[in-house]
Amino acid sequence: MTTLPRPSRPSIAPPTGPLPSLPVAKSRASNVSPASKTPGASLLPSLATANRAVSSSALPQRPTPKSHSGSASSVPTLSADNSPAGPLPPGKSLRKTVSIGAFPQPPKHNGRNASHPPSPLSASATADSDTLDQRLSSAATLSRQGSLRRTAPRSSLGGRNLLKSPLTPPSLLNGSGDSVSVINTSHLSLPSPPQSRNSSAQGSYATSATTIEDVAEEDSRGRSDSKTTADGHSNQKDGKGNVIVSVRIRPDVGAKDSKQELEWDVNAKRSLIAYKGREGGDYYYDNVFDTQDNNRRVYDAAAKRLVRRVMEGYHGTVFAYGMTGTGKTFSMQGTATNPGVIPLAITDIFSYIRETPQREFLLRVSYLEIYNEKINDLLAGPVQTGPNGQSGPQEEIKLREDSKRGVYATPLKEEIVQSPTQLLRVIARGDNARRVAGTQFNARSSRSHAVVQIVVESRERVVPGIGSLKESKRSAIAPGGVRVSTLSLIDLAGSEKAADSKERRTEGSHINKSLLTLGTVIARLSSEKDKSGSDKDKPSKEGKHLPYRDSKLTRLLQPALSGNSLVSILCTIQIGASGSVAAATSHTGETLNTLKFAARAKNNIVSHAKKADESLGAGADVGSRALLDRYRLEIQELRKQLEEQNKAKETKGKDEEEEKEKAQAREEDKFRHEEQMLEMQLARTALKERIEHLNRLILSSKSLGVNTNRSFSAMSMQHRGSVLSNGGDYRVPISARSSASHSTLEVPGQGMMPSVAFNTLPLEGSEEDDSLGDNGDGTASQAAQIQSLQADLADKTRYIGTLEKRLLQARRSSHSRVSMSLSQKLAGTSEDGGLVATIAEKDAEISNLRAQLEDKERMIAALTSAGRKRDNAHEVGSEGSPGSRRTSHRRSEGSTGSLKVKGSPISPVGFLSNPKSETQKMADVTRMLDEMISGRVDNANGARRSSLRPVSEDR
Ligand SMILES: Nc1ncnc2c1ncn2[C@@H]1O[C@H](COP(=O)(O)OP(=O)(O)OP(=O)(O)O)[C@@H](O)[C@H]1O
Repeated sequence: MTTLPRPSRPSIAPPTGPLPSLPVAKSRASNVSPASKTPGASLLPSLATANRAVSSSALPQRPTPKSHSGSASSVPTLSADNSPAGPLPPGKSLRKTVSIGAFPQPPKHNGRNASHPPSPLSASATADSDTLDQRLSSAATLSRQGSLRRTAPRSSLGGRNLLKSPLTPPSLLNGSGDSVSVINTSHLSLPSPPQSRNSSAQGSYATSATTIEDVAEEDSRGRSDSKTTADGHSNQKDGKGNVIVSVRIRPDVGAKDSKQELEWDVNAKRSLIAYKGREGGDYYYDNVFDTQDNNRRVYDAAAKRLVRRVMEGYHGTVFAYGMTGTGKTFSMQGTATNPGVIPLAITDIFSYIRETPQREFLLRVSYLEIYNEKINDLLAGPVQTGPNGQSGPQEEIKLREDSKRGVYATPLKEEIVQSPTQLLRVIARGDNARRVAGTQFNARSSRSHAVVQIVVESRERVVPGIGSLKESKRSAIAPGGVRVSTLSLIDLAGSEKAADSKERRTEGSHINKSLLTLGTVIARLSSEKDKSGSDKDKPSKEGKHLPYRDSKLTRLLQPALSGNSLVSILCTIQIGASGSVAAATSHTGETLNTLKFAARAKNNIVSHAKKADESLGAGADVGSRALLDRYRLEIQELRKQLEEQNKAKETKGKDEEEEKEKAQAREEDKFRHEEQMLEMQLARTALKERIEHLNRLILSSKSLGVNTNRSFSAMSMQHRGSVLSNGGDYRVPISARSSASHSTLEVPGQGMMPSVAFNTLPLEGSEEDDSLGDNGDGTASQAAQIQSLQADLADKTRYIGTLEKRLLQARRSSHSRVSMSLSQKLAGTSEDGGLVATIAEKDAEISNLRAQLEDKERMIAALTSAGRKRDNAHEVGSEGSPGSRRTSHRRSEGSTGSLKVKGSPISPVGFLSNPKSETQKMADVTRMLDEMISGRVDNANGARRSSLRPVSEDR
């Protein structure tokens, strides 16, 4: 067994386009005009080429007649009275066929698939527009009132009555069922030609989908032979409506006016095919489509309702059966301009989903072929086995049987699809993988049986967002469960008599064998009925007496043939055959076989199809059946995870926000802390300086000898030197250490202090200064010493005041910013506790110093007072002494000379030298000191102090 080459089939438009083309029927040589065909251009023998039928598009067309229906006047029409079937019989009206594409595109449905890219199929799918609805509503109303009856059929199969079977179930495919949505889509059938209203021998198959044109056509044709009741529904007393058998006749230009053509009589309106030759007879079916019927017409009449039923929960099987080259693939796949049953079914499936918002759906699709009795997965693609990526054989696909699911192939790739475009692409992919080859009768003959299976899962929609997640999760499973139904669309390989090559013969033998088995099974279905008496309408469940297992095809079709599925069989034939008489005879024989097969199928197959249960695990393939549930649960789980993630994100965001705020607060705290530290540092510095200064002051006070009895001269000299060294810069003349402190804590305006101090100083001693002046030995006069001391005092007082102010400021600032707790904390810590203690200590020291300063001031006052008294005494003495000037001079000299005295050159005794005796002088000084010590300060002292205070206070 060799693998067939896979010629490139006319492929479907690339998936990237917004308008994917419909699956294109196999491109055949016959699609071009016969004139263009040359034997060399094809692998086919010339005879085959000559025998090829041309497509409908290649058929000569006669001028378009005027439409009968006013409502359809704007619709393009195509006449067909040049049908190969010959001239129109009396009463047969002109048939109009309407291209769906000729209608204005209605607005898109607002349903779930509104976002899907437009599809060529959407013309029909979206034909439910208002415009179309309005245009058709009146006609639809009329159609429901119309009476479409047909004459009682005649049996042509050996007297077997094909019509009645009282025990057969009521039809689900002829409008007697509980369909709710088909009526709603009646407008979709606008293009249906008159023959679309059809009736079979077993009962009419008049749907609302066909009624619009039915009325018009009925009027024009004057048909009244339908068994359809006045309410528009067919009489169901024969109960065969679950199985629809239709016959489609392929146009064949070459056979026009041939003898074979004349032997046949096709009456589409009566769904009758009559053969007048040998073994002749009349064959009635549910539908007979003549050569002018397009695929839309075929779909509407033969498959539309079944597809809708599948969406409601029934299993449905549509298959095309017929001799090779008669139009099975053409009918199932169609072309871009004439889409077949498969694309139209896909459109309808999604239309139904749009129209059923109360349910949610999940669609899975698989595509297999049975080639030489082997099952291939057409969606699996080549299997890579070798290290270099060589493709190897697929895993063997076997048929398994399950009590509830029936017979199924496994393992088989299933693809979940969400849009018509996606579904069409998947099927197109399978088409491309299917085996085709040129045969005597078909340049691109299907060499395998191809089975598209669309599994429809549906369940009641759960409204999300109501109740808690847990509740909704529970409710997603609880009510009703998932309903699973399957639509099988099967394009069988064509039966053939002979083949040129061994390969074709091998294929042909397998094809023929499986088709033969199919015929046998169907024939035995009838035998079963006959044998089982009262149970005769019940097909064998075990398959014991039926050779289902003789071929994979029959095994796969077993559930449908045994009654679990709604069935629609489309048999294709070609009447007449140009060529040799033998070929024509052979052809006629094949056609008759097909017609007999169709008649048996219609008569024998009984469907007890029931709506699938809405329950979880209703089938063995629990995993698959629960797919919708599993997805819903997964979605809920993902939603939950998303919510949790969102919550976590929110929490994290909050945390981050808080952290940010905290960081900001920390930053502020840090800044505040730094500020506080700075202030503390400032306070500390001020404190240190104050301490240092106080230390200096203490030292200075000590140097005054008030407390320590040290001589004034040292202090005097120090200050004098300082003043002099400043050279007119009246900054506080203190030690380098103090100066350093001053550089830090310079007091504004202090430069004026000395001058103020000097200005405020009493000038009484100026003359004395002159007289006493510097002695040339560095010893200052008493007045100069007093002045120096006053300046020093003022300077220090000012400095202390400044320090105090600064300290106070620093304290206030510190107190205002640092909380009590911080203060406590500071007090609690050893370091800061020490600081506070130091401050307290220094405060005490300041008080001490104040007291000392006061003492100092008192001392100065005492000295001043003593000086005055001395001056007075001197003045009294000099008035009676003519050598006072001289004395003064001498005194000066003496003073100078006193510096040479060892022991105490800076003793106040030196300052108080006067013409008195040394003993008297000493007595005066002693008295003055006593007064000073005892605190007996005279009034002048108070005046002096008052003269000093403003200076110091002003600073
Ligand atoms: N009703 C029709 N109108 C116009 N052309 C048709 C019709 N039916 C079939 N054809 C043309 O006839 C040729 C053969 O049709 P198709 O391939 O569908 O036959 P088939 O039954 O599938 O054959 P096989 O069994 O060998 O695969 C195609 O070129 C197709 O376009």
